[in-house]
Amino acid sequence: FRMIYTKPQILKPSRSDVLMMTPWFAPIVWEGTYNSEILNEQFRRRNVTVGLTVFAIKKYTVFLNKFLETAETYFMVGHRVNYYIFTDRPEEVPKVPLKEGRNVVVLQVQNYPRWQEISMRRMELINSFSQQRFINEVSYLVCVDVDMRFNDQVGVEILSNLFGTLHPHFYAAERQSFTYERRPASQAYVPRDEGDFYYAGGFFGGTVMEVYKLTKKCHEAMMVDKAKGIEAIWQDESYLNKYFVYYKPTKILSPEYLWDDDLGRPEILKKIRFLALPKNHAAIRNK
Ligand SMILES: CC(=O)N[C@H]1[C@@H](OP(=O)(O)OP(=O)(O)OC[C@H]2O[C@@H](n3ccc(=O)[nH]c3=O)[C@H](O)[C@@H]2O)O[C@H](CO)[C@H](O)[C@@H]1O
Ligand SMILES: [Mn+2]
Repeated sequence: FRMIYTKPQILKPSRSDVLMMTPWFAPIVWEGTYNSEILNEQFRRRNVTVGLTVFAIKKYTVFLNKFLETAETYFMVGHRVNYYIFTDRPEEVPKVPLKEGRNVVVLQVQNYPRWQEISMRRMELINSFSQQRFINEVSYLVCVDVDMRFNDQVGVEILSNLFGTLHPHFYAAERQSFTYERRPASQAYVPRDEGDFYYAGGFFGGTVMEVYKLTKKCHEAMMVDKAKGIEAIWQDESYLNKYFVYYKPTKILSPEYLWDDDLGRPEILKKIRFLALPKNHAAIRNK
């Protein structure tokens, strides 16, 4: 067995235009900074299974077909994958042809009238299924929005104990302009002089144990706020951001992993791997 590739160069960093490491030594994943062959070999040896959780409640089932089709092309190619599809409309889950080692698991759940509540309740549901089921079936969970399509490789380079993704609107922004929850009465409150990055609600994950802990804390914080009649400014995303200030991710995904073409395509993006789909809010939300 041989592994042939160009050796790493200590005096020639692979990227000089972006931060590749946080001050707490978590890698930030950008194209050009890692070698997939090495990583694939390491994860294949462990025979890792990855769970991809996605919610398609009410009208959002329309997104499943493109989501699953593109995931079959780009998500964790060559590895074992379980798609966990949470839905209130199991009959609307499309039958997409799957490659070997990949399964769709449909989990029927209730819906809520408000889209904000649907988005937030993902924390509670991921938490309870982690304990009941995911812990026995997968090593890692990847938790994403459904109104998205894969557009390039998303592989094992993202996996780590706990990971979050830089929000495409704020990756270059100053702390003061992050849209953290700023009301001290909320459990999601982050003071103006704290916080590292602004993370997207639509792409986080880690080991089942770490995702269990994260979703438990976020759900509990939401319930404390709810009892006081408070809902954080960006719902689950606000609670996630609060969590990451105090429980720092061990890996961070660059905006390659969650992009929105409304922002154009800046030079630093060598790949666009996971892309927001335009959606007509009036036609799709609360339907
Ligand atoms: C890309 C990204 O970072 N998106 C985040 C952003 O909004 P978005 O505007 O992207 O929120 P969204 O409408 O996509 O809702 C979040 C997710 O909840 C699910 N859903 C929602 C409504 C519904 O009727 N049915 C349904 O299934 C679905 O999986 C959807 O992708 O902010 C939200 C909270 O405000 C969440 O933190 C999202 O993760
Ligand atoms: Mn979305």
